[in-house]
Amino acid sequence: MSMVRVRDLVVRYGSATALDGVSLTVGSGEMVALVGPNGAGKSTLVNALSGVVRPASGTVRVAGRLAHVPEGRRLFPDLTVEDNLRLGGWRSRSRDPAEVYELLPALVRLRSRRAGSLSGGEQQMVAVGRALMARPEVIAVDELSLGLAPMVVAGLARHLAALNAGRGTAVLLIEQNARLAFRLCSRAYVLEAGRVVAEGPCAELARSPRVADAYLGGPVREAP
Ligand SMILES: Nc1ncnc2c1ncn2[C@@H]1O[C@H](COP(=O)(O)OP(=O)(O)OP(=O)(O)O)[C@@H](O)[C@H]1O
Repeated sequence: MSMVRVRDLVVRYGSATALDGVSLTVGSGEMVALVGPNGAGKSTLVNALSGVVRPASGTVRVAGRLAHVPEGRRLFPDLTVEDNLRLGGWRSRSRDPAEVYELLPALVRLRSRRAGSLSGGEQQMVAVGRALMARPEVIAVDELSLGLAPMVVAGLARHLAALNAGRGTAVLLIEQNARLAFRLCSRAYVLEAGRVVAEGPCAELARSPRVADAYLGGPVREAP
């Protein structure tokens, strides 16, 4: 069953076409990557999923709750971690962060800290936690790795994978870092200038010379 189904989606900003006939699915419990360069239309697609932008044509269907971890995290810097989490639950009226602390135990010791005083990686974890407060069936994560050290990203990636495996939350990972995205996800879409130019299982995409050259820094050697 598809949790997200996008068909022939066209989104325009004035006379500029940001998405030009994009189709994509995320299955129940699946982890899917969306990669592409700056300006390809990745954020526009997520904004269409969460209803922030209106399609010119095509359809967007999301089964269940979708939570979005926005690029840049967008926390309230002067509020505590716990208050930031609670704000994530306002829609679903689930204001008790206990379950999020169970999923992301590292947040427990940060709960009284001002969000603005946290490191980038800690803030990203709060942003993921805040999205989880809505108890989503699908979580769209916009640029998980942006501005973070590889080790920090690896920790966050493990949390996402555990969330996906343990709870069956479907994940759409929007990433410029295709190496990370391909490692974490089973399937991926490559978006360029508003169109899907490649899609399929990550292992297959990584073998495509065009994708490897553009996104993986050259051909990927198979493990012996
Ligand atoms: N509000 C807007 N008004 C006009 N054009 C916009 C607007 N938002 C985005 N665009 C344009 O739409 C295209 C797609 O932008 P989008 O932000 O979706 O790309 P992206 O793949 O998320 O890029 P990045 O990786 O840099 O965040 C770009 O050409 C961008 O300049």
